[in-house]
Amino acid sequence: MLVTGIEILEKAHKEGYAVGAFNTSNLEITQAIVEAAEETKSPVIIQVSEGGLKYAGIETISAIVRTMAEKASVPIALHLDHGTDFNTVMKCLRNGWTSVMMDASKLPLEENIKVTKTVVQIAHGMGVSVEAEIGKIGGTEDNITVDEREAAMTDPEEALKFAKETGVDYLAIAIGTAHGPYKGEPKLDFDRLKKIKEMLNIPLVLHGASGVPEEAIKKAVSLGINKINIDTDIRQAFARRLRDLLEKDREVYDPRKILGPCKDAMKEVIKQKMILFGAAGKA
Ligand SMILES: O=C(CO)COP(=O)(O)O
Ligand SMILES: O=C[C@H](O)COP(=O)(O)O
Ligand SMILES: [Zn+2]
Ligand SMILES: [Zn+2]
Repeated sequence: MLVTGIEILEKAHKEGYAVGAFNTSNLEITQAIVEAAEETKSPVIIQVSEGGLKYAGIETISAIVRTMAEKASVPIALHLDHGTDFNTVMKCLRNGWTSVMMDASKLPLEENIKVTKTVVQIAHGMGVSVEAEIGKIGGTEDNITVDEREAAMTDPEEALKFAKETGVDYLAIAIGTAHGPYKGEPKLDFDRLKKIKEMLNIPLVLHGASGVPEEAIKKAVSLGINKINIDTDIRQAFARRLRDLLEKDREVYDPRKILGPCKDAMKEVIKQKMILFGAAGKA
């Protein structure tokens, strides 16, 4: 069933587990996510980035995800990931999305508050939930120093002011993770996470969670992370299976015989994440 983001995350916040938010941009990734959720009885968030929207087309990807979500036996939210453009957020609302992220984290705090507050007012009027970001979650390829990474982390006082003034439903925080494949092992600032959760008491979001060791994920969930974003791990599972399959079978040419096994490889990774995050059996 298609539900709002807050319906899924309020329960996770109260019961102390995290729901996977997986990026899609086509049919097979969406199938992998929905099948994984049904097989593990997990609630799930299916999200599309601005790049994903450009690749698939908003009407097409909306129709694929909405149709599959409505038919599914588990709660599914359709979410815009890192909406940096106000008009894109509005387009998602018009296309029946049930959750949107307004990511104005690159702007100064007051401007981030202003635009997020406007999105919250409009989205809530339409029964849609909102995520925002405070602090800056970069990429592993950003090549920033330890000091710069530290400066980009979410300040708990600023996060509290932000949450109070915007009325945002769930908040993405920067505690040391980064988007893309890690070169070394990420170091998470758990004290910062604990403090933010105690002060805000709302669902919190961890971005850049691919490649983060299982123990660190478990600890982050125990300290109050309720939505965990995964994209890179799924992309890598897809590409690994595809390379392997084409190398082993030089004759295969039917896209279904190629993409079907790739979908299954993605599904396995997604199922493992759902179990690790504590979402399995919560649907
Ligand atoms: O945060 C993400 C999407 O918003 C995905 O992060 P990864 O690149 O670690 O999968
Ligand atoms: O946040 C980053 C997500 O992995 C989306 O990445 P993308 O912009 O390449 O679609
Ligand atoms: Zn961001
Ligand atoms: Zn992200």
